[in-house]
Amino acid sequence: MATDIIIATTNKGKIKEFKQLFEGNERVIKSLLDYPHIMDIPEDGHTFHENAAIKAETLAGILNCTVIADDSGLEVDALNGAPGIYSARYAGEQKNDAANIEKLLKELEGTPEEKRTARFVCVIAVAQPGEETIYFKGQFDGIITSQPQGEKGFGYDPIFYIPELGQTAAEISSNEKNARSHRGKAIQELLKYKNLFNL
Ligand SMILES: O=P(O)(O)OP(=O)(O)OP(=O)(O)OC[C@H]1O[C@@H](n2cnc3c(O)ncnc32)[C@H](O)[C@@H]1O
Ligand SMILES: [Mg+2]
Repeated sequence: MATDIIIATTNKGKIKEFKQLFEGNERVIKSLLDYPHIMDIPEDGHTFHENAAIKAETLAGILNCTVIADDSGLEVDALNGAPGIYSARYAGEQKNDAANIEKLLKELEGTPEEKRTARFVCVIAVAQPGEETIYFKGQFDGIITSQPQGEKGFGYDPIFYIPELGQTAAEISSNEKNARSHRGKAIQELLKYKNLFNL
């Protein structure tokens, strides 16, 4: 019987996307929400790679099996790459998407459209007990709008405009997002090399 795929995340938006990205794989996707007794894993690294490794390696150590983690965020050029690795907690520890968006739009007030370029970054770490952690990365380019548009997705999606589609990431379907997103690209890479690890 195929084993489960375990992802060290509590983010419901990510979990939904991972379930779709692994569809057809006939594997059960489990997350930290299925292990409520495991406490929050502190993300005190300085890069996406470090934080992804901390999450994946901590849970792999506890469960003694292969674990995937995603550390991701939004880099805005006019803010020198902020909020970056601090994207989830940009407006405070409560990790509130609406408050994060409001803070970002305020920081960008008066910044013209041509200077509102940004990208989502996703680093996926695959940790296996007793093995070196392996990484996969994906990027997604866009422009920060001046107000939220759309109800789909999560996080900063309502203010992330995709020029070639003429819509924000919160207006397109999850299939359209997965086909071009930072997370979708990182998972496509992972699937190419999945024979390398016990997944
Ligand atoms: O650490 P886990 O438990 O996985 O959940 P998290 O939400 O804290 O995840 P991160 O530490 O990786 O922070 C990522 C943040 O970046 C933003 N983000 C990442 N991917 C996104 C996406 O596809 N769409 C919109 N926002 C995204 C969003 O605010 C996330 O909370
Ligand atoms: Mg986090």
